[in-house]
Amino acid sequence: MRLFTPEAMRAADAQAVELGYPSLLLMEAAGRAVAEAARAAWPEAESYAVVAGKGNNGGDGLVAARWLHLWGREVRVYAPEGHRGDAALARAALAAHLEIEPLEAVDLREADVVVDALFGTGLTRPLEGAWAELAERINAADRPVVAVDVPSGLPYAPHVRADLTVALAGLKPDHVFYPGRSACGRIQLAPIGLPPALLEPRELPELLDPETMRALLPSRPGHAHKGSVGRVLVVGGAAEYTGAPALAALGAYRAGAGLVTVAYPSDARVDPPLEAVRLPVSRWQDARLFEAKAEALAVGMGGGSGGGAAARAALKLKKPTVLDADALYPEVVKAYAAAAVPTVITPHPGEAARLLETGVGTVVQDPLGSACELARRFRTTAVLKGGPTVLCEPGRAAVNTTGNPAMATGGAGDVLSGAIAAFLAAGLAPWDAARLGVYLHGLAGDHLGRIGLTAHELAEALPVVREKLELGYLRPYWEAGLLSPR
Ligand SMILES: NC(=O)C1=CN([C@@H]2O[C@H](COP(=O)(O)OP(=O)(O)OC[C@H]3O[C@@H](n4cnc5c(N)ncnc54)[C@H](OP(=O)(O)O)[C@@H]3O)[C@@H](O)[C@H]2O)[C@@H](O)CC1
Ligand SMILES: Nc1ncnc2c1ncn2[C@@H]1O[C@H](COP(=O)(O)OP(=O)(O)O)[C@@H](O)[C@H]1O
Ligand SMILES: [K+]
Repeated sequence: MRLFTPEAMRAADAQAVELGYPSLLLMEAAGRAVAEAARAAWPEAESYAVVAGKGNNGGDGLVAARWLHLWGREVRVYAPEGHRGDAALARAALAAHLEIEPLEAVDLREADVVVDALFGTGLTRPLEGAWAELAERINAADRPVVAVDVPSGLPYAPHVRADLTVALAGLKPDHVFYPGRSACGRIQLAPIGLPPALLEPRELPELLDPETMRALLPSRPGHAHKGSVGRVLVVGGAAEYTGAPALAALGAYRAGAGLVTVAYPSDARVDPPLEAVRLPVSRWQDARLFEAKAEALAVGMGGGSGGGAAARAALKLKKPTVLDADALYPEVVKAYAAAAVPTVITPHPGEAARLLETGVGTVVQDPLGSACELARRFRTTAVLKGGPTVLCEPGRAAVNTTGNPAMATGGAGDVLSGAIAAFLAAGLAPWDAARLGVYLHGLAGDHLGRIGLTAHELAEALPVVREKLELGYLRPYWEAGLLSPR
């Protein structure tokens, strides 16, 4: 599954038409899918108000209105004059059944369900005047709302707040990023007949889904032993951050590492899990660090002001490395790139801003762009954490589809670094280790799902969700009908 920009969706449409697929069939499938989704979501609803705009989103609404009417529902349709192309045909087909009222006549008082078909992916600027008022009225009516493709007005304010959004053909940024996703309510993807080959353009970001992630899980053969399934060296810790390396170690073990060693300054009271090998060092150049048995490293968690020195020492091992927190300085990450050590960097927006020498606001405004700039500038696999986490390495990008705001809790990122390191140690390439780690970590958050969860619990939940993934019990949110966290 890919994340479509409006332009990419239009391009897919156009390609289908070029291949001979009549665009009117797409609109018919779209409108009918909306009507079916609404009927399934509110089976008791008898009366509908369809509020349609002047473009193809409105056209989809007009098709939906026709089907709801044919299924015996009472339907009032409000739309402006002047539809063109397919939307004009949809209008003519509907007009054979029903009177279409002007938008000035909108009355939502008698509607059991409102269909929002004002604007879709063709919106180019914030709603104003009468259009803004219409969106506000739909929200104020306090009726269940089904949005056609996207709630109208997004990504700007004002916008419609829907209970159900029927995403047409593919998922778009407003179905994935906030605040759009909160305004969507439940999201249901409707395949509307576009040829599947047009729905997987490799240049678009991948949306992480259970099927793809399941295929990445490292296998555990019967003759496995703790030295064969991936050993991780965690390098971090400082006087004021004693928990971070311990949480990374726990994340690594819970993601399946066979053996975890934790190297930390001997004057810091780091307390690794019982199962970890302890490696207190009086200076980072301690020879024992370079002899540690590990196939991958997690470096920088809780390193404080010594994080850079720790990372420079760890670089000498020349093993695939996750760089986090206090290792995330431009000179340090560049040194890893120069040494051609495979790396995954896991900044939160603050750390990403530091690396890119820009403001946090700039990073948050364009997470995908920022992650890709990190990947490009530092020749690395970049994991930009947040809601949602996005990933990029030169030539490809991905957006995570698991996780929730309850995960905004101290230490959650340390657990993630440990988990990614475990997958690197198990032999996965940085891109695969990063995607799988991020996906499972978010799944653990969703499994716990409640505000007040702790980083420790996140790590503990990893084996449970891994097993669910392995057994094929999971479906992506756009198929499972899950409500977005608001
Ligand atoms: N493969 C698919 O996904 C398929 C998608 N389909 C559907 O097509 C939808 C996209 O349709 P679309 O391109 O016609 O755009 P849509 O959102 O209806 O609005 C465009 C109109 O709004 C106007 N306008 C823009 N901003 C404005 C503003 N702030 N305030 C006021 N006006 C504004 C703009 O005119 P402008 O004023 O900018 O010249 C134009 O007139 C898509 O979401 C899906 O529902 C299916 O039918 C088939 C397959
Ligand atoms: N709103 C959210 N939605 C989804 N995931 C979130 C959200 N907030 C935080 N997270 C996740 O929680 C983790 C927080 O990591 P980080 O900021 O590094 O915390 P810490 O430094 O305390 O470990 C990241 O994996 C991030 O993706
Ligand atoms: K809409």
